[in-house]
Amino acid sequence: MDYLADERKKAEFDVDEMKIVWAGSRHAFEVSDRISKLVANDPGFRKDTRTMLARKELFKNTLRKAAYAWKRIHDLHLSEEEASRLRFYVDEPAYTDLHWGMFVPAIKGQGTDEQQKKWLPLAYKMQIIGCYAQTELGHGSNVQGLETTATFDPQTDEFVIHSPTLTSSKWWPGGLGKVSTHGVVYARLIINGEEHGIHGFIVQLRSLEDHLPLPGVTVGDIGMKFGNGAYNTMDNGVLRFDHVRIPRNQMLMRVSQVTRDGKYKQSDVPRQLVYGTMVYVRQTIVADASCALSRAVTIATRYSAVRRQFGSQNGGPETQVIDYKTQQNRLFPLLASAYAFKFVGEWLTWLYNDVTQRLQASDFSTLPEAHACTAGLKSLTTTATADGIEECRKLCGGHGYLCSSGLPELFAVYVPACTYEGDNTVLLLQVARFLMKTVSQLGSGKKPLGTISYMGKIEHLMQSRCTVQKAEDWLKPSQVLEAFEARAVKMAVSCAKNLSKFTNPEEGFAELSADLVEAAVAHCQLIVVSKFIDKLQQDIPGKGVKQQLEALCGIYYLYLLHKHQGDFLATSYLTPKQAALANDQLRALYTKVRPNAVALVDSFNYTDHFLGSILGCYDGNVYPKLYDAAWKDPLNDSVVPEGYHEYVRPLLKQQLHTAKL
Ligand SMILES: CCCCCCCC/C=C\CCCCCCC/C=C/C(=O)SCCNC(=O)CCNC(=O)[C@H](O)C(C)(C)COP(=O)(O)OP(=O)(O)OC[C@H]1O[C@@H](n2cnc3c(N)ncnc32)[C@H](O)[C@@H]1OP(=O)(O)O
Ligand SMILES: Cc1cc2nc3c(=O)[nH]c(=O)nc-3n(C[C@H](O)[C@H](O)[C@H](O)COP(=O)(O)OP(=O)(O)OC[C@H]3O[C@@H](n4cnc5c(N)ncnc54)[C@H](O)[C@@H]3O)c2cc1C
Repeated sequence: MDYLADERKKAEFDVDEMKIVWAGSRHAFEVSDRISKLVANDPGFRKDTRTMLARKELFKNTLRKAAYAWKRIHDLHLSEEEASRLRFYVDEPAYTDLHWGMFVPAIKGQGTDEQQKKWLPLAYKMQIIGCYAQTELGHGSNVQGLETTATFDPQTDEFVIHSPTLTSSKWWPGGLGKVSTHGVVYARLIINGEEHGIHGFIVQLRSLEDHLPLPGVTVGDIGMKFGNGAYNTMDNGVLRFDHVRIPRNQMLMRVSQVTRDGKYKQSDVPRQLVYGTMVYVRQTIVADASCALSRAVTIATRYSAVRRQFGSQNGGPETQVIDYKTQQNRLFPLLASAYAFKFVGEWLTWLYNDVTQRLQASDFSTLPEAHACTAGLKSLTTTATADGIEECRKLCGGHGYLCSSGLPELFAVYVPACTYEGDNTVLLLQVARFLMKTVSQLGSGKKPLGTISYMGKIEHLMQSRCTVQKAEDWLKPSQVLEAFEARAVKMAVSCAKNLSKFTNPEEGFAELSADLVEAAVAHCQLIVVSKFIDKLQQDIPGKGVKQQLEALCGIYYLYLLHKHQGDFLATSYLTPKQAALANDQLRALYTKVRPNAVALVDSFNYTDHFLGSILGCYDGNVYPKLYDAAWKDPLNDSVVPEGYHEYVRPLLKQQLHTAKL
């Protein structure tokens, strides 16, 4: 029986068409749909006991699943796209994420043609397994501060890789702890006693015969991490080198080279390309944020439609909690954010491919913008997604705290995204640097392009005032864009003015960093809003689909406007009356979206297997499933628990004795 059938009947749009918009294309939808069902129907990919397994058992099971996934990919002759979808739907962090997601891209992006020819075929066949070994015990954010050394030995034409201090131990790389045979290791290059900064080196870590660490290599897992199951399926590792020798041609030499006679040569490409793998992964993390958030929102929306509390009249049913405005005000902005992040993720993938093509043609002009966008959007989307998953847990009341809701594990898996691939605050400071540079160049005749083109309208934006007179005026895209542009430009200019009061700019930057981070957030929010609005300019087929997306877009920007009202009012672009009208419009949009809420999350097309949540299951049959699941918990295997005779019974006896006294 479908307990959400009435909700589904209320939908005012074509759900099948929305599924295609969400997937990105009909082809992408068909691949995703087919592969997600293939995984869901295969008992080899079951994950329902994951949060109950001890670490060793959990990890072994992950190794089994990764090997099984590889076998299925081969047996079914899956394409690269299908294989990547399969890994996604298997939904278990594993060493393979780092192998495919960072080791291979690092060699592709930073290796010469010759190096790619040698190493990529081995990696593609998984005859070697690699990780990305950059972070150390003492330094993660400050990449220039890494201490591992790679000293060129001209006698033997080798680099000597060494960990000179405890803090130079590599610490965190995923897949390193127990599995990787190789790593792209980042180290400080030294030639003839002279330092040349951080470079990547391909280093073999374990024997391909017996998997033992090679001489001079000390390697292991760094231990249990936050949450049950969750990211503990990953072997994040520690690694030390004791004068390990590798051939000279294992330095990744696309950006700079070391010749046989020990000369250091820099190519004409910017040296920041050494950081290129991080830019690539940040872009994939943005593309992924909408998946994690939409998953939590699916659970919270379906459950909110099933759950009833209070409000029964004349013995009738109680109110569905989704009908409370407070619930809508917490849930619908997250639903809207999931769609917003999907579209900005699509755009960022386009930007990344564009900058990659330009780099190949030696056009480096858009690299700073690509860095700022990937860093800023990674920070914005992961912070909002991690907070959003936790909010969804609270939206599900007490039952959200059960592992069977799927939300605790989803949060525990997702929350490190705020830290890995760059701490979110550190990344926003990079965006702020980019903004301050842009403001300082405004008078120089250099026209700001792309996502900072609005800075070119600075004079207009500094003067202009909002013209909204009634709530519906907030539905005009041009009005909304101007509001977000005026806020972003005014916050950036205010920071720049304050910075100019300092004689030492670095000191000023440090002192004003909290304000700079807020200016960076305003800039990034403008990007997300403008890409959502751009999406709505496209031809979107399907009955009612565009109208629903317009409503969601409105909820996204009006919620931001309400939340950051202080910014908008402080920059004098808006009056308090206009801010109040924005809030009226926001409430009206909640009412418009309400009958479509369940259908809007159905449009994500997630299987029950992928959701892994009793509260979010498609049929909404929550209570019997919760009740049955409780009895399946291993603690209920016996009526009297293990330990009763040892620890509880003596206590009870003792209490009797004390009572007598
Ligand atoms: C139950 C299951 C649920 C499933 C849920 C699914 C969730 C999974 C999600 C997604 C899947 C993805 C899997 C990911 C796996 C994660 C693995 C993690 C890996 C890592 O963390 S690897 C290590 C990453 N480390 C970092 O990111 C370090 C951060 N630090 C830096 O990037 C830099 O050091 C810095 C940028 C902070 C500063 O560098 P530096 O001091 O050298 O630079 P500055 O002096 O500030 O700047 C110099 C100059 O360079 C420009 N610059 C800096 N960086 C870049 C860059 N990357 N590209 C281009 N340009 C760059 C900077 O702007 C300056 O320019 P100007 O001189 O000002 O012009
Ligand atoms: C689950 C997980 C997986 C990971 N996988 C990998 C991997 O595969 N390979 C790899 O190499 N690394 C990996 N990492 C490491 C990760 O990239 C780093 O932890 C991350 O870059 C943050 O660096 P940090 O730990 O040095 O934090 P720190 O920089 O020490 O941050 C601590 C605090 O200081 C603040 N801070 C730091 N610098 C500044 C500044 N300049 N201004 C203001 N505030 C500042 C930060 O905001 C933060 O609040 C992983 C980490 C995690 C958690």
